[in-house]
Amino acid sequence: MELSITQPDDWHLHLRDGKLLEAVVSHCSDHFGRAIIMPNRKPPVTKTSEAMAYREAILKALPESSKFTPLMTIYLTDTTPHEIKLARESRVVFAVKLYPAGATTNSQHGVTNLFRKCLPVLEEMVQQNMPLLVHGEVTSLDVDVFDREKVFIDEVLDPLIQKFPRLKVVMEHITTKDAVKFVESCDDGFVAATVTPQHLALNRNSIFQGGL
Ligand SMILES: NC(=O)N[C@@H](CC(=O)O)C(=O)O
Repeated sequence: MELSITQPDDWHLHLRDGKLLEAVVSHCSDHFGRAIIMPNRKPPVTKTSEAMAYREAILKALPESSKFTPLMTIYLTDTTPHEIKLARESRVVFAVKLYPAGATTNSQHGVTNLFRKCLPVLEEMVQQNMPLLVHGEVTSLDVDVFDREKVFIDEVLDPLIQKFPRLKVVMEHITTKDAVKFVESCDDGFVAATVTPQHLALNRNSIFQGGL
């Protein structure tokens, strides 16, 4: 099978900021037309106003002739429903990202309990047709590191979709058959996933490289 893409988009891009942003962004814009920009900067991009300022910094760092379009996201934390309205009105914020607290880089401001803390925001996201991008792993120490995605699906994602069947959800950088099966089992048009090569290439052996 051959797949031709006239110009690809990047659905999961970390640009960070400062010198790193300046060094990386032109490599992205050489290849991609648009990219979903991850908000886990330090400090995280939690507000629409911050996403707009971040977007300006990205545009400024681009080569002059570039037509690259950054599609901004905001980081779910103590986000209010009003912030979701602002995000929708801005026309530059396209999604909200859920990082379970402690799961990955700069996730310390992430969500500790989605169902206890975020229901009004999630309701507003359904109203505004604002997608939720999900870093899908639990962080409990009693869950095997290779089961984190599956347990997240069982304990968080499945109940979330039962509660909000019209919420658009994207599982980011999935790495398990369980995640693929889960996406396939959901209603068409509501739950999708991205796959990133680097998350697939790092396997059990990578953890032990260089010795224990
Ligand atoms: N291991 C990673 O890929 N980490 C990402 C966060 C993420 O997208 O999960 C990062 O920001 O460094």
